[in-house]
Amino acid sequence: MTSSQRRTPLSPGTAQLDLLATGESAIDATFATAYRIQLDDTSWVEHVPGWLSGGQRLLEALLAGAGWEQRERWMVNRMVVEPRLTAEYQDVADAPEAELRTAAAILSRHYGVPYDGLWLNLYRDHRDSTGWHGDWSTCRRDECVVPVISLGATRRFLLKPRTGGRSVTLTPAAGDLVVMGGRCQRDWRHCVPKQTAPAGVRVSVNFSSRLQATKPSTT
Ligand SMILES: O=C(O)CCC(=O)C(=O)O
Ligand SMILES: [Fe+2]
Repeated sequence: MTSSQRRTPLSPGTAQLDLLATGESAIDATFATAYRIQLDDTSWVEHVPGWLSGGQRLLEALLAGAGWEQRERWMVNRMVVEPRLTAEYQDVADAPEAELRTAAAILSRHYGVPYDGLWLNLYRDHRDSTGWHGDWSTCRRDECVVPVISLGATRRFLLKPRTGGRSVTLTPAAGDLVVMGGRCQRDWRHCVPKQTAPAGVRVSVNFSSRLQATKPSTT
């Protein structure tokens, strides 16, 4: 980590946890544990350990009830099967668990972005992954704020500059929130790499906003 990537706590450690009960889980609406890594002058990532506590029931409900699909995509000149499953809800009202709508509302208020959709990734084990990418389809603006909740197994979440260079490693555990902001989707890439160490199932909840997915008008 370079000096420009200091980890800065965002709230005093003495902040009271304001836990909002949502089903059997609870969300820290004060973001008391949040710290920010300034990736460069215009890009940042925040990690909020333990943002959602008691998420085991939510994980199990999503595994059983989300609309999981196996997607394929063109890579150069061949179709490849994505190494994970995905469930997408373009309208958060259709999301299967009320906790996800509560989370969207709390994130919208905190980051000032109306999160109205989400997609879920299911990493069945340590062999599943998401390759290096920027969230282009959901971020058409120069600056976007993209929150991701982790449920289940702890996996590594890496970021590296688009032009190359050293990567920054986060290890979000169950209930942790990772939020990418500023020009992160433009100037940085992120991934969840495969690993050799065995890992159980992980679900990530990625929030989207029609506002961020729309280019600002130039007139
Ligand atoms: O699973 C994660 O933590 C991130 C997934 C991701 O970056 C994506 O689906 O765009
Ligand atoms: Fe992404």
